[in-house]
Amino acid sequence: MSETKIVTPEAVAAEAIAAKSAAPVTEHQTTTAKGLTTDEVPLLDIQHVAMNYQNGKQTVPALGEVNLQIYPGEFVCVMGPSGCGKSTLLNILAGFMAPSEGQVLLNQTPIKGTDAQRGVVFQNAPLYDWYSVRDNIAFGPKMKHVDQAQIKADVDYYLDEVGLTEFGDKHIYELSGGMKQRANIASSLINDPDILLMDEPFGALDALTREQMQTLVRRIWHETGKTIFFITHDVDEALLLGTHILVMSKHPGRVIADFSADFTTRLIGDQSQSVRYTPEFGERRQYILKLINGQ
Ligand SMILES: Nc1ncnc2c1ncn2[C@@H]1O[C@H](COP(=O)(O)OP(=O)(O)OP(=O)(O)O)[C@@H](O)[C@H]1O
Repeated sequence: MSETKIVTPEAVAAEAIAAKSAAPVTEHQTTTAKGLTTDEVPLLDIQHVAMNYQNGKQTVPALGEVNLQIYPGEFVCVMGPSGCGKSTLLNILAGFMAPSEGQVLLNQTPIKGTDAQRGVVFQNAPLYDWYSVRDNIAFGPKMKHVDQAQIKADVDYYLDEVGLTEFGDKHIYELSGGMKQRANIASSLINDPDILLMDEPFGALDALTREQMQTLVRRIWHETGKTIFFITHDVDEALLLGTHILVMSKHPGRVIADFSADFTTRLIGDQSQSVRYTPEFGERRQYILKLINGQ
């Protein structure tokens, strides 16, 4: 994963497609939210993970062998054809299901089920419609019997963090889709997870709201140094957010490319979003599209 390999996007795409089941193409350097490179121990260590679903008598191979290390502070964006096993991988990382083969270590300890160290954000926010935004965000800490005054202070903090201070007393059903996702992100962040696992979180939002949400998540990532694992079908979104982009093969999914990107750090504080229009961005975009569509 840490070996650097410089090649043209076209050559990489051709090579990766030709060798789908071979080792992934990698030019991965470990870069954190603060732009540091690190030799730290991985936060998540995915070792020989494969997943087969049992559908009656039929075995559905959803995930081929995946080996991957995710380091603290990385923003990992995962792309791949529909049905290649992205959500399956995320569900394994969340602890919702155990892999058929291999194991995942979180801070060097095997994952066994869910816990508050991993926050999950899905496309459809699992919020309680008839509770207020405040009560939804407070739900996790209340379950953990956190002190009332601390909960109030934390809810205020995270309402502000996601730009919902004015809407704290509204019911969830009174919110727009983008606001619901803001509340969803706040209710994950308040548990102070080590990693946020996000499964196409902005897939149902209109383009403008989506862009605002990308800016929000980038800022939160940069400010908090949280590690983020983010599934998307949108190449621009992956490039505009990720410090690392993973591309998976069609199912059973394997990682066929893993490379670093620095557009997201360049975008911090750049309102013009000018990196989008650089030749480098266009080349990366083409490279990923070729990898995905060429399968
Ligand atoms: N519970 C299940 N039982 C049987 N097969 C399943 C189950 N869940 C997923 N699959 C199959 O496993 C494969 C991977 O599914 P998964 O949802 O992980 O892919 P994905 O890459 O997230 O897809 P998409 O991009 O369309 O959301 C698919 O072939 C899917 O049909």
